[in-house]
Amino acid sequence: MTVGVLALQGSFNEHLAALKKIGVKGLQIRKPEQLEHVNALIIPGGESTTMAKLAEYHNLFPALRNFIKTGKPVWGTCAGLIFLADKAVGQKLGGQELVGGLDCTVHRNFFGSQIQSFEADLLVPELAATEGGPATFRGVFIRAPAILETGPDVQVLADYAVPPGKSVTLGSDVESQAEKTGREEKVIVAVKQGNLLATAFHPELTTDTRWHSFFLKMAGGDQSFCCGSSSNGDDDGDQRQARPDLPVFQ
Ligand SMILES: NC(=O)CC[C@H](N)C(=O)O
Repeated sequence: MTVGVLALQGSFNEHLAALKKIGVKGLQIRKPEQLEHVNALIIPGGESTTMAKLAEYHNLFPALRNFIKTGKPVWGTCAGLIFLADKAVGQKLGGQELVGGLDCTVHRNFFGSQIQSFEADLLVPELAATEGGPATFRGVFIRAPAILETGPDVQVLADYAVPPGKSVTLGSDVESQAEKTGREEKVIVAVKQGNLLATAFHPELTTDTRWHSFFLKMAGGDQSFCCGSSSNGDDDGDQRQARPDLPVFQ
């Protein structure tokens, strides 16, 4: 079992460290042909416009779409979720290319700017039922997106209360439903649709590896599939020293 991690930009090293921690081989993906060597793919968080420009430059979009079509599991975290969405709002002028496949509308910076980043405990019943452990997961939200609408085949795995002053009404910044009705509104922050998994937050920045092991199960693997340490995926095959585990939030 080898899990590819798109390594153009963003938190790919942190995902590789999380995979290593659970004994799974990770491979950095920068070129279309490298996708042929992996059983599953993680698209990390970062900055989706920049990542899209780099993906376009490396001609990765057709290969990424084909990879999804083969039915192999793909997990997008944060900017990776934006990549996987069929539709994104709140994009920079001119928009950006999306890989698509996930039947949802995502708001690119729903929770605000970098300084509005936050952490919160999320209720994760399906994750806890599959992976055990606590009923909550510490969500690290960094200039995070949120899912505003989903199609019928999308399973919601976690949601989160809309912060005051924000609206989930598409294209509207006026009074939110919550303000009108007094009822708490929620946005979706983790979903699964067939072979696609997406989270608006960053599990790779925590010590809790349950989302990684959940994703591995989607790929038909578990920790017994262990096959050594992460590879840097460089073409020259150079065997650099394994990176030490990166610091993560405790
Ligand atoms: N932490 C993240 O991946 C942030 C994603 C960011 N909102 C974007 O548009 O790319």
